[in-house]
Amino acid sequence: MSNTTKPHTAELLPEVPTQISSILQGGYNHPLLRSWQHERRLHKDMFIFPLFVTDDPEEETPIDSLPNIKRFGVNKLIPYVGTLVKKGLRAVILFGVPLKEGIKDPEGTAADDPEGPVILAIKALKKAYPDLYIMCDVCLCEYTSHGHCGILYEDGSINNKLSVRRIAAVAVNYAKAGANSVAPSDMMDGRIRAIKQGLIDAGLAHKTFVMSYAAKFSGNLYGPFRDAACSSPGQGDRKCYQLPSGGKGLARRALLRDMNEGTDGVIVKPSTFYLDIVRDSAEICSDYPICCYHVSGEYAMLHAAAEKGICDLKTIAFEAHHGFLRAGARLIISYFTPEFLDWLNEPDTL
Ligand SMILES: NCc1[nH]cc(CCC(=O)O)c1CC(=O)O
Ligand SMILES: [Zn+2]
Ligand SMILES: [Zn+2]
Repeated sequence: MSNTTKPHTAELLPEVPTQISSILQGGYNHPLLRSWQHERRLHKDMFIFPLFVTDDPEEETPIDSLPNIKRFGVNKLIPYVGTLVKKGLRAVILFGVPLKEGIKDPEGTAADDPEGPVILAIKALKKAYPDLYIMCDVCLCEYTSHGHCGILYEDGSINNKLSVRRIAAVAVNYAKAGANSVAPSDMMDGRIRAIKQGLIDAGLAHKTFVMSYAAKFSGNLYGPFRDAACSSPGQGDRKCYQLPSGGKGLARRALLRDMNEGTDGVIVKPSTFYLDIVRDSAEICSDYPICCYHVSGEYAMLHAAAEKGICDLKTIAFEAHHGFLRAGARLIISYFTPEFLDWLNEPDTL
């Protein structure tokens, strides 16, 4: 008899003929309307620009696999960044690239060398551009002789306890030098807690933003970065600490882990192939700023495709970055930042 109590399907439908509700184009036939359809628009203050800083102050070297991106010594970095600050650049993330012979060791001592590229760059940038927000990638792989992101046991596996202690010390030293934010990219369990505690002990916790690379996947998209940073692991790979590409559940757990350890924001990396993870992070970390990292391989692929005539660079870059916002990102670490500082002044192509 349940049939009789159920309303007829027709009674549930709104009284609008389908021909009318199926007409959508009235809603996006004009560029202004198309912009109204964006929940979030790209804005200059969403962009964080990666900078590679070497220990030869006068260096300025293009990176073949990373179009338009150069490695800079600190003296060359300052005027270059100045041109971008004038165009509206708000934030950078620093990567140190020590090239001096014999400077790498098993503990990555060079990472927080007071005379090393990162600490010198933090101080010089702060002085030249006091309003520029300075983030530092915190990792050991650019500084260790074995090229891994932590300190190793003799059998080559990660010694978590020593790694975390060392990574926290580096983060605190960057903050002491004036970094506004530290972004640990090593993916070691426990490093966010250790960094937060280190910042508290140093009296810097109230003015340092901890931006964790919470969901960082291993894969094939970091090649050009490793050329730029000269940081390929000598032996083995990073699969024991970076997430496997199918690891959706692990990513969700890593996001929870880093929130529990006290992070202030989270990064998902890479972006294009991991938009479901960006979406998950927006739900799991709904009260935190979500950042996605459009990594070197993604950037290089778009350039390569545009060069082949497969797509238009500006259009595809907007399309990719709109995707990140749609998925839930609020911030984007992007090698396209200098281009967007120009493009966002131009009339909309929406
Ligand atoms: N831990 C170092 C680090 N931090 C950011 C990237 C990659 C960024 C990019 O490809 O643009 C890497 C490389 C890696 O993990 O091998
Ligand atoms: Zn690393
Ligand atoms: Zn490993």
